[in-house]
Amino acid sequence: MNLSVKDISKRYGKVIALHKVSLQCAKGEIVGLLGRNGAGKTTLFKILFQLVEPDSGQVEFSPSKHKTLGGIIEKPGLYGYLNAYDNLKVFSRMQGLRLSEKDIELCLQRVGLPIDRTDQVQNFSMGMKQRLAIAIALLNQPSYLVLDEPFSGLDPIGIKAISSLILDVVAKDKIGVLIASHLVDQLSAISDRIYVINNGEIINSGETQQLIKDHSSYYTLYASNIGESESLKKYQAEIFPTKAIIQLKGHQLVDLLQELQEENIEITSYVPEVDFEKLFDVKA
Ligand SMILES: Nc1ncnc2c1ncn2[C@@H]1O[C@H](COP(=O)(O)OP(=O)(O)OP(=O)(O)O)[C@@H](O)[C@H]1O
Repeated sequence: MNLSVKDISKRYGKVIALHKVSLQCAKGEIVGLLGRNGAGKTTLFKILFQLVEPDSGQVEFSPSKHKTLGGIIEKPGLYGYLNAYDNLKVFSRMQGLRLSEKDIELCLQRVGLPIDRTDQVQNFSMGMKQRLAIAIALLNQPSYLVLDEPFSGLDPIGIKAISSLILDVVAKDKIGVLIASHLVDQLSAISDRIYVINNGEIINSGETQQLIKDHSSYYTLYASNIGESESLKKYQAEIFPTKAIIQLKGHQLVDLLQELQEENIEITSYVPEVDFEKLFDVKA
């Protein structure tokens, strides 16, 4: 089962917001849409929700099913003066759902919100607002969840918590999730695949780890004795006792790992550092 965006284009006057954008998201998959401000992410999401009409192209669900999409666009639209319980009640009624008190409590528990918190949601932290918005987006049991900048305004712990929640929802409900963000580290930590959008065009895409590898020129290598390495001296590297930051071309990594192994330097992890210019370079 797939959500398919096919050749979507949209102009606002002279501004080309989207140009022939195509992407796919399968059920059970997390797909990232990485783009800077103004790249066209929100316009695409508005088109998915039929809030904006594209000039050309189609959105297809296969096989098609009624009410198949849930999500958050721009920022969580909550009633700030109501508590979490009443927000869920109002939004479920709007969708024609009649949920019992127990059902609503389960919705709150599902996203990790306390059921005994009765104050207005305007007092909530950004992370709690995001959780509530995700609970609302899941009310109609969508096949796909669309999240626009779910990490914005969150601290690192909040980002981790929302990421775990999204992973948990995907694992349990086998829904597909499409996440737009400008944060490459956060998006790559959670997405199976990533599309890079720039000035309304998809300029790069691929399986996350491969995309990062292909667009990394620096690697951080960790080993308890890496500072003793002789072979590292041939490379352009900043060497510390337990880590080294090294400029490498893709194929050099395998050679270096081999050389380090021969020196009895046991690498505990290596982390590719994405080269943003390369990732956003259309000619790359
Ligand atoms: N209603 C509109 N009228 C005119 N131009 C618009 C409209 N909506 C968006 N645009 C323009 O279309 C382009 C894409 O905007 P969009 O909001 O989709 O990008 P975005 O990637 O979501 O960025 P951001 O994260 O800043 O919202 C931008 O140049 C924006 O100024």
